[in-house]
Amino acid sequence: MEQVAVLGAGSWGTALSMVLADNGHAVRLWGHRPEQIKEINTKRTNEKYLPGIELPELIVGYADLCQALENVRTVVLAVPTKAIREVLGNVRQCLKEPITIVTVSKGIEPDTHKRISEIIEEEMGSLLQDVVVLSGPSHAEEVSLRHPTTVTVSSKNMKAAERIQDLFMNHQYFRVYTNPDLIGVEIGGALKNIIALAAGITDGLGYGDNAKAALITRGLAEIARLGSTLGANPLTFSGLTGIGDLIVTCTSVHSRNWRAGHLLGKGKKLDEVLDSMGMVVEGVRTTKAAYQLAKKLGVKMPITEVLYDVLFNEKNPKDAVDSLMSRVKTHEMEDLVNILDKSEQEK
Ligand SMILES: NC(=O)C1=CN([C@@H]2O[C@H](COP(=O)(O)OP(=O)(O)OC[C@H]3O[C@@H](n4cnc5c(N)ncnc54)[C@H](O)[C@@H]3O)[C@@H](O)[C@H]2O)C=CC1
Ligand SMILES: O=C(CO)COP(=O)(O)O
Repeated sequence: MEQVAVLGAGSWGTALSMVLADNGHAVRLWGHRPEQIKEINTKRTNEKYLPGIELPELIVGYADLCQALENVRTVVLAVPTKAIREVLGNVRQCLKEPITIVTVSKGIEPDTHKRISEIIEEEMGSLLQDVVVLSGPSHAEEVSLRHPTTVTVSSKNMKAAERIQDLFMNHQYFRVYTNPDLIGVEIGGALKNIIALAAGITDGLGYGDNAKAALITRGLAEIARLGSTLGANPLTFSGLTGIGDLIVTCTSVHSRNWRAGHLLGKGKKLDEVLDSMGMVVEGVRTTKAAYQLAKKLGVKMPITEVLYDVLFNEKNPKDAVDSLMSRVKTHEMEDLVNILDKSEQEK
């Protein structure tokens, strides 16, 4: 059994700590709010993020980052993407030996357009052994209830990915697959949040399942278009970290991105929405990053483009849907034909 540090005591860090503890690992759960760590250690709860859930004894809360990292070789990073560089800057100060980082956050950095594994490599340098991405359709609320869940791990070093697969695999409720397509796994997990915001908006506007099915399907097409341009294997988008995560995030009431979109569709302003959530809504920053990246690479992403206008240019959500519907006619399989043509040419 291993000593594992989990950095970030929000919903996902806490739920994944429970999986590790159920697998017999000793977990040091670090959080930057001392009162929350006190609650974890004294009441065995993390009421704000996972109400009503009792935490296993093998989870110990740490308010001191260096103490949490002492003699640990595997670190799960579960903070919002916005906080990753700051947290890793502090992690570096605590380490003497390289560590393996398992990243479970979903996003792309605006302006640099970096995936999380790239940010981690940049920040950690020689203090990084391996970086492994864990992603897939997995709401913390359901994992903490030990409901059946499947995820995928990926890394440049598949031996490291397999070690992390074994660390998290729980044959009762948490099934972990591997996939060597690191770019596809990260891009699918990040971009689905954009489409989930849009799905929340159409629900908020009172549109029904037809609109949502359209968003999921055409959303997947634009995710695959950007992803394959960045070097992902298009097949990854038909897996857990592609369509799987897209379905769960666009249809679940647990999704923060869907809930934020729903409030926008009901007419609330973005600032009010984000203030009322109390948890991270990754899709907002990722929309900015994907919008910039699509423009730079000349990739068509119509849903991302109108969502960008809703979020950052005060476009009315109803007008955004109208502008998607009134686009010029096109061939549904245009993307697939282009992707297949490209892979034929590469042979
Ligand atoms: N909640 C979920 O079901 C899932 C979340 N994720 C991803 O996991 C990541 C974390 O999400 P959640 O746990 O849901 O967010 P959350 O909002 O529930 O918790 C975030 C935690 O990070 C902490 N934090 C924020 N800024 C920090 C900083 N500068 N230094 C240290 N800690 C800081 C907060 O205090 C909070 O404890 C996100 O990228 C999300 O997309 C991925 C899969 C499932
Ligand atoms: O990534 C997730 C589920 O797989 C969580 O999505 P939300 O951040 O929208 O809650």
